[in-house]
Amino acid sequence: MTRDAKTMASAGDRPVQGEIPVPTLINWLTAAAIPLLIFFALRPGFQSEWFTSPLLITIAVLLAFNSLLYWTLDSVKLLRRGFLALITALFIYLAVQGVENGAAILWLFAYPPVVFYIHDARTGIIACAGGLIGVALLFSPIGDALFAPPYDTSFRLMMIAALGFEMFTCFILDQSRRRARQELIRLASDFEYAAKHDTLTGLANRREAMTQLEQEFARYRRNARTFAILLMDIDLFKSVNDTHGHHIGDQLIVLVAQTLRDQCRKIDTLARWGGEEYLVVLPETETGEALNMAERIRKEIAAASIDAEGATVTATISIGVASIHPSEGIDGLLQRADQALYQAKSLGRNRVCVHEAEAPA
Ligand SMILES: Nc1nc2c(ncn2[C@@H]2O[C@H](COP(=O)(O)OP(=O)(O)OP(=O)(O)O)[C@@H](O)[C@H]2O)c(=O)[nH]1
Repeated sequence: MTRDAKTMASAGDRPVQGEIPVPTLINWLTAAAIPLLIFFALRPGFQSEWFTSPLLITIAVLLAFNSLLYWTLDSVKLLRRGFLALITALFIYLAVQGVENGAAILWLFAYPPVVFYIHDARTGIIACAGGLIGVALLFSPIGDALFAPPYDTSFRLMMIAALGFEMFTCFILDQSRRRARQELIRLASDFEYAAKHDTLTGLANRREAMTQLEQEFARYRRNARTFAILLMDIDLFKSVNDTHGHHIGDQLIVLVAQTLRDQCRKIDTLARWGGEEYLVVLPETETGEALNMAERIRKEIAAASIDAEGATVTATISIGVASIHPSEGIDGLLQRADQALYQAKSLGRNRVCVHEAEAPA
């Protein structure tokens, strides 16, 4: 899956700053609905039917239970479904009541925005279409037979048209909100990627490498699993630039990055540390293993080449290896890897050197 596809796939789950999270909205609406339902359930003269009060109280209790269940099980899906079922039941009841007293049907207008916000567009369309069909039925000859609504035909048509118009508007606004949200998440992801990666090679940049190194060090402090680093530098790179041009130098930098990708494990952090310098962080790796890996990388790079307008350009690298020691921090580790790299350069380049930490006296 490409990075874009991953971004789009996870877009629905990622919170966007400033947006009200669905569980929060549901819990707010629940907190607002419960006292209202209890108020109308207890208000003398409000109930036109004997079962209105018990029904409103039951819905209030179930709404509270739904939120409690969310706090216990932490399932947003369950919270959404429970809330949708309860408010749909409530609005259907209010609509039916509204046929006779004329006021409660207005509550139906609160339904579409809530449904579109808390659910995906498909559920929103199905719920709204169901609601619209229900209202149309109430105002049809079937509704006449069951409830004898007092309204004339123009009022009924106006009500259905107004509700349909509102649902359609909510759908359009919801679509626009979802598209804007996805675009925002895509942009944020692009910025995040650019802030952490090197443009030329796609490897982690120095800042990201430091972050990964700090995380690895924190893990080491927790579980004492040794990690190692490889600090490497392309040999005599200046002469490649001078002889073949900067663009061939760039291709060589990319070639080394690709070789690192091919040779390292998924858990390793590969970074462009500077111009023609690279840092590899090897989690859970002892010095011996790190040396083997460094030697493999060195050989692969020495065997690789690029074509520069007919001429074959090859390169070698020097690698400094160091693994973490209990008495040091990240700076100490980097310093030792740098010293090992310096030694590899001094001994003639195209080689791997290790700096073993001195045991405390
Ligand atoms: N093409 C290209 N060159 C770069 C880039 N970043 C740094 N360089 C060049 O890399 C060269 C590094 O050269 P030096 O540090 O002198 O080292 P070297 O020639 O590799 O020699 P040793 O390290 O001693 O083996 C400089 O000429 C920089 O201009 C880059 O992104 N692209």
